[in-house]
Amino acid sequence: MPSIFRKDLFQGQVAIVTGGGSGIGLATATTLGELGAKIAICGRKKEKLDAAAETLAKRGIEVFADACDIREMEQVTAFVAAVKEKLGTASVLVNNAGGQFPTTAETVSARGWEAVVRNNLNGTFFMTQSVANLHMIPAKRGRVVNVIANVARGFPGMVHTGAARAGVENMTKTLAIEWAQYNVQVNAVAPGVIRTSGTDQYPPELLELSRERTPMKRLGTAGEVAQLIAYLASDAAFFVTGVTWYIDGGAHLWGDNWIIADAEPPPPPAIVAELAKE
Ligand SMILES: CCCCCCCCCCC/C=C/C(=O)SCCNC(=O)CCNC(=O)[C@H](O)C(C)(C)COP(=O)(O)OP(=O)(O)OC[C@H]1O[C@@H](n2cnc3c(N)ncnc32)[C@H](O)[C@@H]1OP(=O)(O)O
Ligand SMILES: NC(=O)C1=CN([C@@H]2O[C@H](COP(=O)(O)OP(=O)(O)OC[C@H]3O[C@@H](n4cnc5c(N)ncnc54)[C@H](OP(=O)(O)O)[C@@H]3O)[C@@H](O)[C@H]2O)C=CC1
Repeated sequence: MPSIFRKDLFQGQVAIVTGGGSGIGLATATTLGELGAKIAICGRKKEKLDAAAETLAKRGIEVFADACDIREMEQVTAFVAAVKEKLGTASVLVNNAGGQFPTTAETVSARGWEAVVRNNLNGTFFMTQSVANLHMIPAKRGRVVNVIANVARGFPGMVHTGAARAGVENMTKTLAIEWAQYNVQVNAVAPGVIRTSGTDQYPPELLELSRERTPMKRLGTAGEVAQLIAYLASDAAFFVTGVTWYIDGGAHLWGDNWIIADAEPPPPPAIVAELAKE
């Protein structure tokens, strides 16, 4: 996707993009890198990262890629220190790594719940705290962009990620306040349904249902999300902090992915029936 931004917008800066080996993360790494930033990417799978690093390097981007499971604090600390050693002090962190699976609330196992909350909430906090302490707070400069999801009206069908992402949204506000004194701005983007290697793992009929329930009647692209992230990471957004930006073709306002079957309403409790008589 051609960029609307000045070519040297991030010249001399270092940007960390978690989950930068694929999808929205790779599109963001490409966008920031083509705008001049040195890029650090991480993910769980080394082969995926190596392929992404090669793609970025072919575009002339200086890149450091290493395996790191964001759920494991020790791995996070080691990765964040390695970024400083290889590329220098990071001024941009994009917390993009994450994932979940469709499930009903009554059937999700304890391990399934934990896996998703650790991935999306704990991992995001571990990475943010570590980057802030080693890179941004000492330098008194930082932009954090958290990738969450469209959780504005709950997330039926994915209760675990809805809860975790709402946690990140609240964390975004808290850190925006606590770290304003260090010149660290913290914002979030909430994508609707975006066509990526991630959503390719979802049943196509669910994606089609989401498309139909999106006012703009299409799925988004990773490049579109990357442009919004680039704006929030840039100086143009210097006075913006603690805010969640939806990029979803209007889906947080209208249309439900969860079909509630037509059924007789349950009988009201006696007190409600009594009050209705008055
Ligand atoms: C029904 C209506 C739903 C509405 C749908 C709306 C339309 C789609 C909207 C999509 C919006 C968002 C899209 C994206 O975010 S795509 C990009 C991200 N990519 C992914 O989500 C795919 C990657 N997923 C994962 O990596 C995993 O989900 C996970 C985070 C859980 C990985 O963790 P881990 O590797 O630790 O997992 P384990 O294999 O160790 O399992 C731990 C427990 O979790 C259970 N589990 C894991 N995956 C699934 C699954 N696909 N289905 C059911 N259960 C799963 C697993 O069984 C373990 O629990 P148990 O030991 O109890 O079995
Ligand atoms: N596509 C969409 O419609 C939407 C996506 N999102 C969110 O956007 C983000 C990017 O998703 P998308 O690009 O679509 O999908 P991808 O599956 O392509 O991207 C997810 C990335 O996160 C990495 N990742 C996952 N778990 C971990 C972990 N524990 N530690 C380190 N890296 C991890 C994955 O790499 P690896 O497997 O190597 O670990 C992968 O590169 C995710 O947080 C996703 O949930 C939110 C709303 C909608």
